[in-house]
Amino acid sequence: MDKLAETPPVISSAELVDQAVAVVFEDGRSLSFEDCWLRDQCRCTTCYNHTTFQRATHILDIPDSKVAKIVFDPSQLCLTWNDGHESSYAAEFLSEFDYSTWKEKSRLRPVLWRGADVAGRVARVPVDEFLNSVDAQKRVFQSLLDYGVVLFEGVEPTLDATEAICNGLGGVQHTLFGGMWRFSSGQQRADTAYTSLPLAAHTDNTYCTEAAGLQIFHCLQHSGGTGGETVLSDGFFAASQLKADHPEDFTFLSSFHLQAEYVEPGHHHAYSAPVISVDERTGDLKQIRYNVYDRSTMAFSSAEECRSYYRSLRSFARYCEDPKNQWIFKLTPGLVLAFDNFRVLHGRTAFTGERVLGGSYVARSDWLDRARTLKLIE
Ligand SMILES: C[N+](C)(C)CCCC[C@H](N)C(=O)O
Ligand SMILES: O=C(O)CCC(=O)C(=O)O
Repeated sequence: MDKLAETPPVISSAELVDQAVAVVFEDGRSLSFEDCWLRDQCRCTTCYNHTTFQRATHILDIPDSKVAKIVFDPSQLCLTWNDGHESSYAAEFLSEFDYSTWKEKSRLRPVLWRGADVAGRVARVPVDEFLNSVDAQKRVFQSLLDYGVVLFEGVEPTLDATEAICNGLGGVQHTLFGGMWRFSSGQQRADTAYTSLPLAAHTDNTYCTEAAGLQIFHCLQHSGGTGGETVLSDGFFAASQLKADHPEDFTFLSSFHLQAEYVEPGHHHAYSAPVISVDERTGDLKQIRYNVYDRSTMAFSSAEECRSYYRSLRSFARYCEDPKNQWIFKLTPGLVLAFDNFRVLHGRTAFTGERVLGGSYVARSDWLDRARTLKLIE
């Protein structure tokens, strides 16, 4: 989100208080900066590499120095250290590290949704605009940040045209399925996705240490048959409802490490993690890892843990499977779907005929990198 035009912070006083410098701004805010933090933030050319934006000093080499002299004016604070080193700090820089606001800046602000009403809210962006316009790119990434879903229109029904979108979203993420993939019901891999069977809403890669960040689907072809509709539901909405209605199930799914696996000749991926990940600091939902098909067989520490596993999963699944919470629509050649695989559950209805889906994954770090570069997030 673009920073609103703000009046630059103005320093009205600065004094040494024990091992910290207390800075008061004209707007009344009073911030205290410990000397160890201030020395670490020195941006002189000895302490900081302004070409690589990296610190130039090892943390073990930062002197355990004390502030010997303080000079300030409305726009900056200047310190002389007891080893003679000199550091200066812009008022705007210091003001950014007001913990009460700093801790809020990195939080994402998803807009929860349920069912098809989200269809009119997600961005639908012509692919040519996405590939050539910063404003269109901002609309795409804002839709992903808000709803976890975005659609691209006017895409040539080829894997190459789809790849251009994947690269624009942050780059093709390689997994055991390759980079760009094209799949149909030919059972090329040991997975139900490679059949014409229905798939209940799920997130991919629950068996990987890190799940794919985005998943991109382009229905390149569907001929001689019916069905194959895409099912999407907001896993964060489901988790929020579960927390409100069945807090004990939410607590179990956000603490119990459920093991998932992917098995085929030459591969055996396995990983354990909570179905619902929560940020301990803020309580914000971070990730949904949910795929009822890829669950490993587990032993349990007690009958209670075993029964909680089944009760809680079923409780969560009812929200995911509730038609009121699902957006069901048909992907057609030229329409490309991208969604947040850390949040949005996807599935499909059974189908007949020849249906070919192309697409890829995009790593979470890579798409958030794009969103941050567009200044949509900190
Ligand atoms: C997307 N593509 C067809 C390549 C792979 C699908 C793998 C699905 C797997 N059961 C999972 O949930 O991760
Ligand atoms: O075939 C589809 O529409 C979706 C397949 C799927 O869920 C997956 O590949 O994870």
